[in-house]
Amino acid sequence: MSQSPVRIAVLGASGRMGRAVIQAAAASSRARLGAALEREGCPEAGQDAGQMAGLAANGVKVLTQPAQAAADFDVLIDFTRPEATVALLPFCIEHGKAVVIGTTGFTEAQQAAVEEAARRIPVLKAGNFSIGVNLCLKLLEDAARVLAEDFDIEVVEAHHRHKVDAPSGTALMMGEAAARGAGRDLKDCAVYERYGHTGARERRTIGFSTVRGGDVVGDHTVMFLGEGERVEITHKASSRTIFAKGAVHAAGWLAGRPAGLYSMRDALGG
Ligand SMILES: NC(=O)C1=CN([C@@H]2O[C@H](COP(=O)(O)OP(=O)(O)OC[C@H]3O[C@@H](n4cnc5c(N)ncnc54)[C@H](O)[C@@H]3O)[C@@H](O)[C@H]2O)C=CC1
Ligand SMILES: O=C(O)C1=N[C@H](C(=O)O)C[C@H](O)C1
Repeated sequence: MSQSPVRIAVLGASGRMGRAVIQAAAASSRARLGAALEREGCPEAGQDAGQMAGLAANGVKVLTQPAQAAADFDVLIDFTRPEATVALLPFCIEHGKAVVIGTTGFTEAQQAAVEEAARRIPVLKAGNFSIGVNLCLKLLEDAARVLAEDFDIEVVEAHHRHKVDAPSGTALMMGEAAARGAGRDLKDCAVYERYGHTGARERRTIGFSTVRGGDVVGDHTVMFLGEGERVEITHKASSRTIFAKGAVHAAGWLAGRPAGLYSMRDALGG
């Protein structure tokens, strides 16, 4: 909507995704880094954000007090932890900031706080900003519509050893897409754990399996398992740049929109 580059702040600036967002903003003509925010006690506080992200100095200091940056950005991009996201929403409401949320692992209460904030400010929340994953979500809904009656649905994901939430936000979105296509509600049919004498698989469930280790950026496969055949839809990320570029695109799209809760599908044009 806005023609001049959108001014972004990144919350979680020194994290894996925060640094990738700083790099993506530097490479984009449609965005510019206005602020870099971190938690109190962060060792990178006070550093130049460009240098911290392995680029030339950009004059933006890593700050731990959002109020110090209130005049420097229009859209906040958040890659932190759900409690940090929720804690910053009142500030964003007070100062009329739009928010792009990439953080995953929200409880129902934390998700409700996001939805409440979206009544006052524009919020775009996505468990994955890559074009490939968002295409997979469409394919999954279609595949489930055709296959779900006769095929069992299982979601398998793998991530690096540092990831703290499971299943991944992407796996949950994929499960929701498959459930939608199958005409089910994921809340009623998800199976997140199996151990011991589980009994035979219940037909209409959607199962989730999690692998954690090494430096895996993010692999997701949804299996449709039938009698005599199996369909798999897989996405493998090999670089965080895809997420960061998507988040920066989402920020440009969100700037100037009315209050509401938006998805990456909205920002990608359906
Ligand atoms: N939606 C998407 O496309 C993607 C989402 N993610 C999600 O993004 C989140 C972050 O992932 P990573 O960057 O790998 O984690 P990370 O652990 O490398 O970085 C998190 C950063 O948040 C900071 N932080 C924590 N509490 C804070 C607070 N109260 N205020 C400000 N900063 C705070 C930490 O100091 C750290 O620098 C995770 O939830 C992950 O699942 C990750 C990749 C892509
Ligand atoms: O923590 C990560 O790294 C990732 N998190 C997101 C998720 O939970 O789905 C997206 C991506 O898979 C990487």
